[in-house]
Amino acid sequence: MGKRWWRQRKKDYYYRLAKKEKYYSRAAYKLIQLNKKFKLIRRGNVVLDLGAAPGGWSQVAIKLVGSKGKVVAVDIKKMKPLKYENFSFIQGDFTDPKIQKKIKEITEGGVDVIISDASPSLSGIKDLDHIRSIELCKSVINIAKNVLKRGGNLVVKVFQGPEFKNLLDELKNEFKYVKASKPPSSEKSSAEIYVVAKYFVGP
Ligand SMILES: C[S@@+](CC[C@H](N)C(=O)[O-])C[C@H]1O[C@@H](n2cnc3c(N)ncnc32)[C@H](O)[C@@H]1O
Repeated sequence: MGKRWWRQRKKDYYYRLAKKEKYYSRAAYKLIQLNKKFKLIRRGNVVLDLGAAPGGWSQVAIKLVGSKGKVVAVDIKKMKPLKYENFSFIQGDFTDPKIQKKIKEITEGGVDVIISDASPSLSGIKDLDHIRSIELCKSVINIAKNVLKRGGNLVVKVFQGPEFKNLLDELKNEFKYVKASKPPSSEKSSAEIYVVAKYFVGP
């Protein structure tokens, strides 16, 4: 990121709020706002955070689930572990079947909510970033089919483009309620949008 990007970032309201409230990322407010609107995470839930680093969403999730819940975070990058007994971190690529096996083992008993803010490394080429983002979403859906409890919820980030409607249709086959939403803290200039899917019908 260039100097201009950093200058703008420092002026950004949510960036400064995240510093003040000790969140590891400004992205934390996206989950706070989505959860307020859609009531995705409840106390005692088991939450799986796919593409979790640096950890803002996991921080929000661990507060929401409380001491009786659990948060499992996965990222290719290293993440500063949260100091909670009910938090675990798997370092790895969640599209890799070996990592998916680990996820299944650690979430034995099932997951109530999957949250994914995963983003491919951006090329700046809109169509390419869109297709890579759709591939990540498909992987998230496959993991959901393996670990999500019946009635469970999911929220996933997508970079919009021509495949977006197909993705929504795929989710509509698996969940009773599907809605796309852009929280106020998501930058208007970004093609990102979040798809909220509630009440998993499978497995
Ligand atoms: C925008 S960041 C997530 C920010 C996070 N929600 C927060 O609040 O701090 C996207 C993350 O997705 C991760 N990611 C992308 N593809 C991944 C994959 N296949 N497996 C694991 N992590 C992945 C990246 O390494 C990156 O850390």
